[in-house]
Amino acid sequence: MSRIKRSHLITAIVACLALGAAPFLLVPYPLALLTLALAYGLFAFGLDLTWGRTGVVSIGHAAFFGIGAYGSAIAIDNDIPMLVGAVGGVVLATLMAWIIGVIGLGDKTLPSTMAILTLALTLLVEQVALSWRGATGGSNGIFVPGSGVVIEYYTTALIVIIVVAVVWFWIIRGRWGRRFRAVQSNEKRAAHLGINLHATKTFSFCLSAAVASIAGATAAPVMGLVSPGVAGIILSAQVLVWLAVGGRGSIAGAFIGAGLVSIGQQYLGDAIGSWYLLVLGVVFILVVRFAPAGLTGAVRSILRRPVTESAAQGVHLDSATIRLAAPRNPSEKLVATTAAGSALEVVGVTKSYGATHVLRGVTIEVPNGEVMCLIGPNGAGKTTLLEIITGGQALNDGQIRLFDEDISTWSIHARAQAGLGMVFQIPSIFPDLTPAQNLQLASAEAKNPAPLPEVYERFLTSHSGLAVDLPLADRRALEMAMILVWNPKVILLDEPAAGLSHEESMSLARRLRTVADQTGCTLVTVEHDMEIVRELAERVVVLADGVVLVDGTMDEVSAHESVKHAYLGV
Ligand SMILES: Nc1ncnc2c1ncn2[C@@H]1O[C@H](COP(=O)(O)OP(=O)(O)OP(=O)(O)O)[C@@H](O)[C@H]1O
Repeated sequence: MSRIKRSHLITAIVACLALGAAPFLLVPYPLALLTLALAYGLFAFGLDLTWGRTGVVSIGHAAFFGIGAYGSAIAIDNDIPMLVGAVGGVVLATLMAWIIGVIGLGDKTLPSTMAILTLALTLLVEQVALSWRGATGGSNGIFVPGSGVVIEYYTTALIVIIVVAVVWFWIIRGRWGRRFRAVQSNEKRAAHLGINLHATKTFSFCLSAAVASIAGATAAPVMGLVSPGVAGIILSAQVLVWLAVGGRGSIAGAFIGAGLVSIGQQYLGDAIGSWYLLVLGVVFILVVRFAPAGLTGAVRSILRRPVTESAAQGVHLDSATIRLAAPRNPSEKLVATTAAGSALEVVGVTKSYGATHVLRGVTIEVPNGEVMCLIGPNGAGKTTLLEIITGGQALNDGQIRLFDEDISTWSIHARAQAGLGMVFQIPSIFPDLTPAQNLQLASAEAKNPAPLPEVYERFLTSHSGLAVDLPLADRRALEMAMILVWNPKVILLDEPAAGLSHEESMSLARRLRTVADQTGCTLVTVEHDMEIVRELAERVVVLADGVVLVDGTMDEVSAHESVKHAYLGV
């Protein structure tokens, strides 16, 4: 059994023993507090599913908790089985989360939109709870006459948590878990591997709302009274503090944070009244300043656990199972990708930033299987053009065609799924994963994973150390390896030799040449180093001042008078 599994198993056994012994060791009041802390822990874990896993901050998450709590309370108040009310609350909360996610998590939506929408939701639900007196009891709330037997509430809370945990482990061991991990680590790379950011974040937000409402439904009988505050802004702020204190991205962090702070604030509230909110605020500021990864993150870094144990953060990334095609005979070319015709066409593309006209009617056709270099002086618009091709920037006019299909309005992930790979000037990898895990994520998202060229095979067995700690040349090589196993038809490279020594650059150029020869992939490379261009390019396009100046072989281009003047500085 690996160390990661052993340590998780030991933690789980210790937690189960402690929780199993609690009813025998505690008198009813502390046991009720512990039950409430477990429900709050589940609530914080729900928030973690969106904030900790895909980076979506919800500042009104108590709305979902409140909907679950009111679901249970209204059902009991009307002699309907509590389970029916709880399920109704969970369905309603999930539906609302889906609507908010669809509106607020679009690729072109600002991150602040989600903050505003979730804030509005918590205010709205609290207001509805206040005003709809017939159902909610208004400001008095609803008294929830449960059995009064604390041990029953405690057992129910434990069973609910175990069921949620089992479902969660089942989800994260599959493709959604991998996608959450990819988005959490590097959104840009995730999108360029064809992962739909909107769908992934919306799914995590819906899961998060469902778990928060389950927590609310579980907490209702323990709280005894469900009033508008359970859906309000104060509880929404508190759960953010619990999770920040406990640490995001781990189940333990959510429960420890919620347990410590909620039980602490209960005793503190008895002692100093509502001043406890001030103490909570100070704790939050101190944690954000001195332990941004929360208590669990701090403990992990003190213990200095090997990165292979902590890097996956519970997501099943078993690099031993990297999906690769069988090694290809080096002399064999992919017939499918070397068919005649255009791989990529840029047709009359214009782009302006305000009064700055960056691209002014650029037209370039790249035949299938060609290696083309795009050169030009600084500020010519080369990077902008690559971003427009991949969907990172919108064009003002013109068209981008990939294998005869107009992709001008497609999102980044749709273009990636159509076969467009991108290598960035600053390597875009999953920094907090090992190199082998980087490859695992890339190959898992591939429609047809490709064999990895021999020069990159060392990464397959690179299980220790994080990708972020690799030297620049290795990070570039790793990014290229990820792109190659993912198997695009067209690869765009933005200054792939930037920051490399002369020898590293020349070796990179030879490697790219081999890759092009072996895979039949179309390569479009922005490059400044003329030696690399000469080694690599079958064709050179010179861009200057937003227009194509010359288009031809390296010899034709370097003989051109305007190129000598505009670019070679002659
Ligand atoms: N987001 C932006 N907002 C405003 N202007 C921009 C933006 N991005 C690029 N530009 C401008 O567009 C022009 C072209 O930039 P771009 O990075 O595409 O040039 P480049 O040919 O890649 O240059 P280099 O070789 O230096 O990387 C520059 O004048 C730049 O300042």
